[in-house]
Amino acid sequence: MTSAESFCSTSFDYVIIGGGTAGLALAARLSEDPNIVVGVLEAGEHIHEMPEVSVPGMMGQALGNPKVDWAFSTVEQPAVLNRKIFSPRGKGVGGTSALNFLVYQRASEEDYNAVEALGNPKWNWKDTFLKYLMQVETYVPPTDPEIANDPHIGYTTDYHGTNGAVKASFSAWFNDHHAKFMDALLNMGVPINRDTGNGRNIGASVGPISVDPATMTRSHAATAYYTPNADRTNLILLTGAHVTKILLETPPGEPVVATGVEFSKDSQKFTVRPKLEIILSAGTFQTPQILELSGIGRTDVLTQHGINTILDLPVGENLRKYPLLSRNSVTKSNSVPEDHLTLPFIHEISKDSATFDSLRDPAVLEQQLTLYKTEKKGLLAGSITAYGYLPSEKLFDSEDFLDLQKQILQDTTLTATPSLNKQSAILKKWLPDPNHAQIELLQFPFFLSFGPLPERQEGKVYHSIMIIGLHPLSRGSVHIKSADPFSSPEIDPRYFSNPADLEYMVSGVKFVRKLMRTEPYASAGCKMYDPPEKSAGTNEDLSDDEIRDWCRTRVISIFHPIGTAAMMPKDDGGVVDSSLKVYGTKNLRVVDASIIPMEMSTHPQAAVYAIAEKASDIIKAARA
Ligand SMILES: Cc1cc2nc3c(=O)[nH]c(=O)nc-3n(C[C@H](O)[C@H](O)[C@H](O)COP(=O)(O)OP(=O)(O)OC[C@H]3O[C@@H](n4cnc5c(N)ncnc54)[C@H](O)[C@@H]3O)c2cc1C
Repeated sequence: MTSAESFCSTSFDYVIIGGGTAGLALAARLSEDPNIVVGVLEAGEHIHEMPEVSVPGMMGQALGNPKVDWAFSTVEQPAVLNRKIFSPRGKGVGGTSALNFLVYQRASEEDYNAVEALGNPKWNWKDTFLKYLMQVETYVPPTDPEIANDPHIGYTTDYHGTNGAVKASFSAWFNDHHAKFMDALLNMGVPINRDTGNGRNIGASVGPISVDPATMTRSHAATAYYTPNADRTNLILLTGAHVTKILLETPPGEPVVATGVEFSKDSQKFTVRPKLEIILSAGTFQTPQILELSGIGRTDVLTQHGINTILDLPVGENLRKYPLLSRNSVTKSNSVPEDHLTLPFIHEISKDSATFDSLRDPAVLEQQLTLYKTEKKGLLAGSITAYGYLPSEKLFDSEDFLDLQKQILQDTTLTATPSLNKQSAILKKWLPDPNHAQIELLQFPFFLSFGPLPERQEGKVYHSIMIIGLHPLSRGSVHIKSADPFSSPEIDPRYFSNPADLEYMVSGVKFVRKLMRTEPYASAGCKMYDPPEKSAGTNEDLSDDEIRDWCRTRVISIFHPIGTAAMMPKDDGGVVDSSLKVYGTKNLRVVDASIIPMEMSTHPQAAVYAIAEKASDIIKAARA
């Protein structure tokens, strides 16, 4: 830790903006060379002791807490009844890795290969992602015989790392409905996949979590990459430092040079000027904000806020938000912000089932705290355990699927720009693929208590099955809404603006209904709570139109926004090239989730770490 004055007088080689998931991984790797000096500017603070962050069973409880969450919200979303949707983002050392739900999974090989197919040589499963995903992790299989012998869990050493910074292990507590969920999926013809780490993310699986099994606490960017290296004299982190702008110079006929970073700490303005590069790792919402504040973005957006355009690039935006663009702008406006959607399907379950909600009872909490502290076991050492990754064939009957496929194939908005065209070619190939998941189910052993939900009734016990749309076709935008660097960005994901996204969610709801009627779930006495039965006590389902209405009322984000500074060829609307450098600049890169050009079929944190590890090799090679 240091003062702002001393930070600014340090002769840095690199300054990284954002001490989050990617930023700290990159900082740790770059500072391995003692001759290289790395500075990190983080707007939030270093929170050392916060059980809501470190204790697995308390995950989600820090959401909305301004100490660790920017707690953004979207603008009104027209296709979902004009609702504004909560969009949390981690604030502080560790960023969103300190706030997330700990799911530590990998997508399918094809998802990673799609990054290369979109114009990024070598960014594929074999050459990049598998290598760096292994490099990031220390994978620890369960040792507790009861868990280790669970027929649903397995792993292949060939695909997992043993020496990485992030610990990937297994929940120490499995809820009463875990096995029912897995076996009901199996009985519905969804095969068990004992390890999704091998590039096959389909079927029913038990996923690892980002938890250090030695302490049974969250393993995140701060604990994995920063704390172990905090004594390096060449790695300097300044917290409470809100970056307001990157200073750019424009030598005639040459690429733009990033010469400094302006930031505010304790209401005072400072500037730091590194020797080599500036790297933006402020995340999917704030990386585009800082680029735009610095004069990199769409001219019409910047002009609206009185900012001079230095580089006209499609930062944080999407064609369909601006239907009246000139032809010239249309060809540039292909960047692809998008997000995974989710619906919590809540059931009332038997009163004697233990769920995370049991911790609301002070007596249970005290007993579980003792168990956690003394044996690292029990509810507080537990997490989400069970997943189902479903392809279209499990979600639709063949006639309905053909209709939907036809609708998607004929949708000209999906081919309106070069990047959308390339993306939709890939997405259309995956639609009928029995080995490619379109919907993820995730069993949450508690009443998922954010979003517009009905009252949780005291004395009743619930579990939630999250239905997640993995390959949304809707595209949105993130822009500054003011030239004030302290105002929140305008987030407009345009959820359900493509009607096919709604149809996939409806298919997910209907699938979960069938799942609950399949053994062994069927005999567990679970009652539909939300969505409700058609009329109380009938066990009769809502009609498709009623489910559509319910989806519009309930849909929220599962918080995986990407693509606001997409890595793609410039002519396709990319913001960074495949070395993560911002087009037209000499020494400005982006390293975070915003560069991922298309949503992958899983939760993104492992991929974000892998991107940061690869970025450090790219940056080291550029110096050599
Ligand atoms: C509630 C929630 C649950 C999630 N659950 C999972 C999960 O279970 N599994 C999974 O794989 N993924 C999950 N994710 C997503 C995943 O955690 C993120 O995609 C990933 O951590 C993003 O990393 P990043 O490096 O892009 O950004 P971040 O980790 O958010 O880092 C950005 C950093 O930049 C800082 N910053 C921003 N603006 C400024 C500024 N102006 N000046 C200085 N610093 C700034 C921020 O404070 C932050 O520390 C979840 C996300 C959320 C919000």
